[in-house]
Amino acid sequence: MTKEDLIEAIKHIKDDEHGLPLTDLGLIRDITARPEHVALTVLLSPELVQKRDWIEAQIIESITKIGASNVHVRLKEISTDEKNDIIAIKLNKSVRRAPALMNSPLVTPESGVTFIAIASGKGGVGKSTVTVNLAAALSHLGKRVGIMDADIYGYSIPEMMGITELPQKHNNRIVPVERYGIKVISTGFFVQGNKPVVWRGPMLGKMFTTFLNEVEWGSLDYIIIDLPPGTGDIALDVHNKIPQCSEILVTTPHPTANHVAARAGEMAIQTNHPILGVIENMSYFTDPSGARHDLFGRGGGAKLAEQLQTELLAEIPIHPSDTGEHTNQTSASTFGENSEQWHIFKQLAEKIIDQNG
Ligand SMILES: Nc1ncnc2c1ncn2[C@@H]1O[C@H](COP(=O)(O)OP(=O)(O)OP(=O)(O)O)[C@@H](O)[C@H]1O
Repeated sequence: MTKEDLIEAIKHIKDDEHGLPLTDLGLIRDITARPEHVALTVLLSPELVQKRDWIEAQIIESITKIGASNVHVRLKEISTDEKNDIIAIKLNKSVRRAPALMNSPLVTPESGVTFIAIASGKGGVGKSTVTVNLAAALSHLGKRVGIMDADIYGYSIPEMMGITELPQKHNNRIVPVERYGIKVISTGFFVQGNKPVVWRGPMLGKMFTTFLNEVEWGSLDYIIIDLPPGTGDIALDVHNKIPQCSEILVTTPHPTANHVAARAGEMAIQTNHPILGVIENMSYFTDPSGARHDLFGRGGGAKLAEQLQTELLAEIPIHPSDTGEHTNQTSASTFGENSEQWHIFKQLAEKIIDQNG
């Protein structure tokens, strides 16, 4: 049974307002089609919430009819605004923006800013490392770059870039902290002390809107967004609020470690966001004799790229931390300028500039 079979089977379940299948409107996502297990998520706006039992029963019945025995339906409530944004993106219509966002010149096409979100399925695979080094490489090649650290659970960008100060306010606007010419805003700046944060949906949405509307970014060519791992609300928020944002997925070489990364990629596809490609991090380790060791397996990046029908952009080797050059003193990069890793990031930045200017 394929994903297409499942979509076909539930096509008759329509949204009353549009008269179109929920599948066509982007309201069904995270579809898993395995012989032993079928799962999917339905996004329910308030009027669909009233029909939740009917929708769930219809989906289970229709999928069971085509031969699945174990069907799991996840129901996720969304607001009417979120639903409208998702549908607008899916149907390729201009997105109706919440009034607050109309103030943000940053997200208009005229701003000239290219947005790239860095996503991963799970934490610790090197998402922040990719964010910082890609930003540093773009900046090194003469681009004006900003970083939005939206990783609410592991905001590590300030620490990675050696930033200890907080942003100042000027004319009631937040001025990003600048390091090596890169403008940085991080959730970490808005948290007191080092306490773990319990964020609720509205707080998260507010924070991201603040990043877009209340920060004085000035003129920029690129904004790199460090997303929290997984496919949570912030990722959806970024997809909805910045429709032109493209995505890079970071994964490790372990071939089975990336199904959540694949889901993150699926979300980008379903919301019509271009995926620039996959970066496989911690791909291998080269020992002093030049021999390559695949410490964490092999092929995960290529497999994910194939799954998402995109390109494997780069394989970043493991950097030995005892060379003393891990923290670069002359640029924001966390890798030394003679390192293989920094060379790969510069090549990647050149490629991105070729495509986007
Ligand atoms: N190629 C690499 N070589 C050596 N160390 C690396 C490499 N990539 C990442 N690391 C290290 O691995 C750790 C995790 O990386 P990083 O913080 O970038 O991951 P992350 O996916 O952003 O995690 P989180 O979501 O928890 O913030 C860091 O200590 C980082 O310095």
